[in-house]
Amino acid sequence: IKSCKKTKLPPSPPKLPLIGNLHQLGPQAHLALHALSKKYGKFISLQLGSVPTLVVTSPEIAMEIMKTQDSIFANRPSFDIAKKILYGPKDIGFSPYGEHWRQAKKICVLHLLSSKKVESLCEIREEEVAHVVDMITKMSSKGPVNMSEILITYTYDIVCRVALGKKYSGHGEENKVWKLSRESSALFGAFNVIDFFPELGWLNWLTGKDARVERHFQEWDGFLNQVIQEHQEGNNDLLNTLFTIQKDQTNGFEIGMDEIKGILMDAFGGGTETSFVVMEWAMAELVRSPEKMEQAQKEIRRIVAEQNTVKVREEDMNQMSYLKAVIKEVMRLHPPAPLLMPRESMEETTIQGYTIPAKTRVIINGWALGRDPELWKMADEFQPERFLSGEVDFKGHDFHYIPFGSGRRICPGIAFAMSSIELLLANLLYWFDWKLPGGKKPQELDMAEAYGLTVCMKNQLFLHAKLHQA
Ligand code: HEM
Repeated sequence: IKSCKKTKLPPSPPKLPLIGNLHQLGPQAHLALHALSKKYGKFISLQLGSVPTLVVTSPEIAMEIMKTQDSIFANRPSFDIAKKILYGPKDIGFSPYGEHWRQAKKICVLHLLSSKKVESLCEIREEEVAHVVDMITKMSSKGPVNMSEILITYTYDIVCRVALGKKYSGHGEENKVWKLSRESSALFGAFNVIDFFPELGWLNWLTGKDARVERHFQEWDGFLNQVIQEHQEGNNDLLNTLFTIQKDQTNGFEIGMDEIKGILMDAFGGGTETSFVVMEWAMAELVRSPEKMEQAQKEIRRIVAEQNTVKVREEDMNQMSYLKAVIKEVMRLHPPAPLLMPRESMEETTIQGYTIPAKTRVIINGWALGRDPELWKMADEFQPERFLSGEVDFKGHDFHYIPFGSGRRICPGIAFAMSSIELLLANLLYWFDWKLPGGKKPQELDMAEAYGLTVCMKNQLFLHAKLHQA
């Protein structure tokens, strides 16, 4: 008797010979994939060069991949650039599922990202927030303030202090770590022929891409070597913890220099642009909706006044439910990583009757989930109120809202990110009143998205800040 198991893949748009569906992606892949899903369904299969790929825009299938069959889809695809820049890769995010990934993630969670550790970093956050408030106060008398530059510098300063024990910043463009990270993002975001056509890898040599990647790797490595050399032993930072673990032979995890550098790179790659993006879009959305801005400000100013202080304290954050709803709504409309990070199946499996071969890449379109009118009322509108009830959270259990992913590969940095985002936004809204420069009306703000793995605003955000008189 013939088996009636379907062996075909989910529906697919028409393909071209050799390149398959690659030409249908474009520079803003989340938008292109959303358009394809609208036409062909919420679970589709694409052929990207030689790579079989699934695209998921349905909460049920996302749950199947990140929960029910999480152990099968816990791998990451191998990317040429990750191999070259991330020491193998020896980081966490791009590492294949296995012992190195497990141990490295455990170390990071325990020594950098646990709630207790994050709480203990409160002083660093407060100092950096005070520095930002001070800077804006000074700059605002001279004209509109470049908020994008201030916010990105803030995230890098915090991560550098926590990871390396000191800031490596000049402001904006002069910020060394930011400069390096920007080139990394550009290289990670660019189309790399070898990932889709392994037999055409020589093209990277011919076009000079290999040389550009090698140069960039040498720059990062040189910087990390310098940082490691300058590092003061005994500091309470991630680098010190990693050295201590390296010396301690008892935990069974051999951690060499490559592992240490890989983990540091993840702190920069995972912990900076993502948080920056949330704060940038939050300020933009609030300036566009003055009544919502006012509501957030009223809540913060009331809570601070009740405490009889003139300081937004971290311990008061839990009462700021409207601000928390604003941040959640911002991540629904502008998930910093719109396509999360890709997964890969480790063995053949079945989903909804379709057979999914081993080594199939899976892209979950978090951006499209957040904008789906079947899942959200007034899906394209900024309505923080929808999150006020607290029913929907981003911890990876509500599969229509997964800005941090879910399952074994979920982002370990949620508490770290939230604490620095909340404290800074609360202070910006407490200390200043905001509007667009040049008499522009709120609705005139250009909300276009830049291209990239993390999606910030296309144009930097300039705002007028006026110190609030209580
Ligand atoms: C708003 C801020 C952030 C967002 C939206 C975000 C988002 C994400 C997403 C979508 C993933 C992939 C999850 C999956 O595959 O299911 C991820 C993974 C990761 N993130 Fe974050 N992230 C943020 C902040 C941070 C911070 C602050 C750190 C560390 C300092 C961090 C470190 C990582 C690491 C190491 C991974 C890889 C986890 C793994 O592969 O097991 N992230 N993040």
